[in-house]
Amino acid sequence: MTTVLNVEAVNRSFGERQVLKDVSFTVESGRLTGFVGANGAGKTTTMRIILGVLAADTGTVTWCGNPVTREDRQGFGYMPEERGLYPKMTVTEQIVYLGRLHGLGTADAKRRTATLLERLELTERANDPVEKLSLGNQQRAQIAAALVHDPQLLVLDEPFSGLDPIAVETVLAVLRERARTGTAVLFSSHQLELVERLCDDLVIIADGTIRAAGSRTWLREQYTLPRFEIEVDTDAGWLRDQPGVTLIELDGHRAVFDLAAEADEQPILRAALDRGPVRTFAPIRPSLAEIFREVIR
Ligand SMILES: Nc1ncnc2c1ncn2[C@@H]1O[C@H](COP(=O)(O)OP(=O)(O)OP(=O)(O)O)[C@@H](O)[C@H]1O
Repeated sequence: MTTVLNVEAVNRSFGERQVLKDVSFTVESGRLTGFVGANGAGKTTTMRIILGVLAADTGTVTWCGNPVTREDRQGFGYMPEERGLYPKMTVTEQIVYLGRLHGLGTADAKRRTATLLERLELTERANDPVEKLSLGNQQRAQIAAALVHDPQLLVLDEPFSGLDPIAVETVLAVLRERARTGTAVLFSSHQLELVERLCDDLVIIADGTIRAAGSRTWLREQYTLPRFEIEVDTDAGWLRDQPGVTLIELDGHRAVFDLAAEADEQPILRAALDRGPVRTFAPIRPSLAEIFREVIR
């Protein structure tokens, strides 16, 4: 795992409005990095700056330690928010053409296109004009277009939006395969459950400011609430009187409670055992959605 992309102190305004404020984060090779934020948070603007489609007012983007060059960008794959395939071209023609723009020879581009279409389950549509494809299939074609030249960095703006659940699984698998072979993948998504399943690393942005960034495991540890679930054979109402306990939910035998930072959970477990059998006693790990809500508050 090596840091390949480094976004450092990037600022960008449109007119009077500053939409990126000191945005800094890194993307590692061989890892899937989810870029998460509400509508208008600044994800697309950041991605455009990484790809050089838009300039930063101040700040830098480096690739392997040096400012990103045109040649580096030839080796990047980008799926923009506005899905710009040529409607009249067939799927194969379009992807081969884009592969050639990224420096592939025709035969190589054709071979790679056929393999990718097969992998993305689009072979049956290979000779159809793009405009004849369903939106979900156009989306798969866009993903193929971003992948055809085997990019070292893949930047995908909402790659899962508009895909049915089966297509989501196919695309997830393809992205995982790419990461396994060393590609650095940065993708934005609103679908937090998907991000949670897919990502190794996360970058959370709100109002143009990075609120949290790091590995999914690290973030979960950082934001683990001192929250526990308990299930006993008798009524769990006694928990109310335990020092440091705030009851969140009480449903007869089952309860969810928060523990004050200085309190220890073991005395609570002992108190429970004194009253009878304990069926469950475990910390509750926050979901990404919960972390997200807490971080952007
Ligand atoms: N070309 C532009 N001119 C003026 N304002 C812009 C321009 N591009 C983006 N913005 C504004 O910058 C802010 C950030 O937009 P951006 O598209 O980066 O957000 P986003 O996180 O990608 O949101 P979404 O998930 O809705 O795509 C928004 O308020 C948007 O209106």
